[in-house]
Amino acid sequence: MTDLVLENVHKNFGGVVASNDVSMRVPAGRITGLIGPNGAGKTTLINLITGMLSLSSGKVLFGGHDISAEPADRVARAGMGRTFQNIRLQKEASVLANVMIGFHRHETCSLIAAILGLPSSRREDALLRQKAMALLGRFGMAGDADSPAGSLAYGHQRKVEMMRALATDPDLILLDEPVAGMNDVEALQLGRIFRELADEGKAILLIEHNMRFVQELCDHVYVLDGGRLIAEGTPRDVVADPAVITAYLGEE
Ligand SMILES: Nc1ncnc2c1ncn2[C@@H]1O[C@H](COP(=O)(O)OP(=O)(O)OP(=O)(O)O)[C@@H](O)[C@H]1O
Repeated sequence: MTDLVLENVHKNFGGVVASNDVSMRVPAGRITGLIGPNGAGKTTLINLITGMLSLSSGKVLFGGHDISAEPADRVARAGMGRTFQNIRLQKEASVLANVMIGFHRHETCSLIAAILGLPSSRREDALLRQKAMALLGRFGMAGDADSPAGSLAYGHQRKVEMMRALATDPDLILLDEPVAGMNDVEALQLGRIFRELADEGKAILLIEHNMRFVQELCDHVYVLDGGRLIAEGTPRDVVADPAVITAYLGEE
């Protein structure tokens, strides 16, 4: 089982402490929520976990291995997929092509074979295409395979990002506001997919402002404020926690 463990993770940007001694556990097979008011340090924490930012101090352990000093590409190859708060798609390329970009990590044929159009490359391409179509089916988007990604509604573009992150079959998936801009029906459909993924053994870390979604879906929730963890527990426990209520009231 590939659990993610943070031990006293600390990050400062000059005088700003964006992550203050944060320890948490994101177990395989579970959906873990990370919430907190604007500027609480949620995205910074994801960037520290995925190697996009370097830690000031502390440790990130993934599957028991210390990945604190690994660069982002190696962390991704170790089995982490992520989506971004701001969608990052190849807007002119088709939905299918965007999802296939995600398979890059598992490609075995050489670039030369691909350029020359050798049979090994063509076979691999057909297999990846098949796998990408299976993902599109899972997300109810098979009919959009050939549409340019940029032509889709915002909620659908978010789904394409998720499929691309899942294409590598990661053990851990980090989702930065996955249901932002989606209606309740779409959010419910995604929630079901996230639960299936957790049941398959993946660890899921979900950053989300939609509290109803967090309450319905998460097994365990951590709450950040000012870079510091102020609460953790079941969704029901954290929303009733006075420190959490005060932090969110301060935001209004
Ligand atoms: N590269 C950076 N340089 C300096 N300060 C930064 C940098 N990145 C983040 N910060 C600061 O760190 C703090 C945490 O920011 P972060 O974006 O992680 O919060 P967040 O919880 O993701 O917020 P939001 O919900 O608005 O996305 C903020 O005070 C922010 O201004």
